[in-house]
Amino acid sequence: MALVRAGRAALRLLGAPAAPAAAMGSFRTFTAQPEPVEEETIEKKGVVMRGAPMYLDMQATTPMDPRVVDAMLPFMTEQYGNPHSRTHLYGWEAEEAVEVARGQVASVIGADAKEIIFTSGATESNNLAIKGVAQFYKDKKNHVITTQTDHKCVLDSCRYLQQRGFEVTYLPVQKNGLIDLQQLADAIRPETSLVSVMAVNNEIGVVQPLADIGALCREKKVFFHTDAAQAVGKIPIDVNQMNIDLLSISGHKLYGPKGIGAIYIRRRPRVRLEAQMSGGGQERGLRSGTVPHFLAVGLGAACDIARQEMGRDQQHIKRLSDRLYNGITQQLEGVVLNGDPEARYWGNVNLSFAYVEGESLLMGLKDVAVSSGSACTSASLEPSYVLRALGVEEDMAHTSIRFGIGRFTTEAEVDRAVELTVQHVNKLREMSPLWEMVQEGIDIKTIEWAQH
Ligand SMILES: Cc1ncc(COP(=O)(O)O)c(C=O)c1O
Ligand code: FES
Repeated sequence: MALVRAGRAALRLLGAPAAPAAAMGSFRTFTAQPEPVEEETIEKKGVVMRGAPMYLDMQATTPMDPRVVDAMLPFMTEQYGNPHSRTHLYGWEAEEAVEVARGQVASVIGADAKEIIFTSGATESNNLAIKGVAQFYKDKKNHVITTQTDHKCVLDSCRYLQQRGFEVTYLPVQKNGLIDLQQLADAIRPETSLVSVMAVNNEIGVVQPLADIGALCREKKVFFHTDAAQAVGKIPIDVNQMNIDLLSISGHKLYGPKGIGAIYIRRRPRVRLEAQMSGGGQERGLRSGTVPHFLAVGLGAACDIARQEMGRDQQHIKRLSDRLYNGITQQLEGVVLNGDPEARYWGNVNLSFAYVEGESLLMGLKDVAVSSGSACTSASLEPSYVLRALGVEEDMAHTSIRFGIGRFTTEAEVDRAVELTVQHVNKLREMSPLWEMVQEGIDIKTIEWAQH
C-alpha cells in the first residue's frame, strides 16, 4: 500500500506543469507546486509511460526491483535517523539497518561485513581503490597496471596518477577482449602496487579471468582490484577464491538505487589506502560523510535478492540472449558478436552490422532503448575505445549496438527488438551502394578509393 501511495505521488509529480519559460529566464525562483491531478490524467500518464520505448539498455542502468523499493521506504518516512547519531533510537535503528545491509553486500561476494565500505557508486569506489592504494604505498611503489578497455573512471584515475609522477601500464587486450595473462605477468614490476582489471566489461560483456589474475597477483605480492560494477549479482564472485583484494560495486547496475555503491577492501592480508574524502571519519575513516542509510538498505536488499536468485536470473537472461542473437543472425548476414563468445555475461549482446551506418540504425531503432556502447560516451560520434582496443575495424566499430537484457526483460520485448532490428538493417542496406556491390560479389577491400 505504501508503495502504491509513493508511486501515485511520483506520477503526480510527473504530471506537474513545467516551470513557465519566463520564470526560468528571469531567475525568479519557481517552487514546484504540483497541481492536483485527476485520476484520469494519471491513467493517461500511465499510458504514455507504457508506450515508452522498450528498455534494452541494462548496462547503462537497471530498473529498481520493487522489493528493493519496499525495503527502502520505511527508512525515508519513519526510520529516518542519522546512522551516526549515538544518542537516540532514531540513530540506533538507522545504524542497525546499515549494518544489516553491509552484511548483505558482503555475502554476495563472499566477504566479511567489516571489509565493506559504502560509497556513492562504482566511480567513487574505483577512484578510492586506485588513487588510495597508489598514494598510500607511493614511497616504495610507483607503478599501477590496468587495461585499455577498463571503464573511463578507472582510466581517468590512472591518468590522474600519471600527472602526479606515477607510472601506469595500460595492458592491451586480445581480439576477444580478454587480457593475455603472460603479458600481465611480464608487466608486473617490483615497484607495482596495484593491478586493476575490470570483471565484466560494460560495453561488450566479456568476463576477464579473475581467478587467474588474482592468483598471479598474490604470487607476485601485488594488490588486485577489480571494477565489478557490471558483475556483482550477475555472475558468481568470491573474493577469497579469486584472491581479489579490492572490488567496486554499483547499486544501480543490480536493480538497486542510484547514488550508492560499495568498495570491498581486504583485511587479511590487509590493504591500506589513503582516504579521498576528508571529514567526520565515517566508514572507518575511509569515506567521510553521512551514510545514506535508505540507499544502503536498497543496495543491501538488491545484493540479497541477486545472491538468492542468481541462478534463475542467469537462466532467464541466457535464454533471452540466445533468442535475440539467433533471431537476428538467422535473418541477417554480416552480423558480428563483439567480444569472446564464451567468456561473457549473457545479458550483454554487442553486435556490429556490416554495411550499415550505426547512427542511422540507432535513430531507426527509436522504439528500442539501446546504445552504441557506454552511456558516458553515447553523446560522442567517435567509435568506442573498447572496440578499437579489440582491433575491430573502424567501419564495424561504428555500427555496434549493445542490447542489454535483464531480470525483467520479456520474451515479447526481445522478439520485437529482433523484428525492428532486422527491418531497419535491411532498409539501410537497401540504400547502401556498398551493400549492393557486396551482393554483386565485388570484394570492396580491393577497391582503391580516391584520396582527398
Ligand atoms: C564497468 C563500470 N564501472 C563503473 C561504472 C560507474 O558506476 P557508477 O554509476 O555507480 O558510478 C559503470 C557504470 O557505467 C560501469 O559500467
Ligand atoms: S554510465 Fe556506464 S559507461 Fe558511463
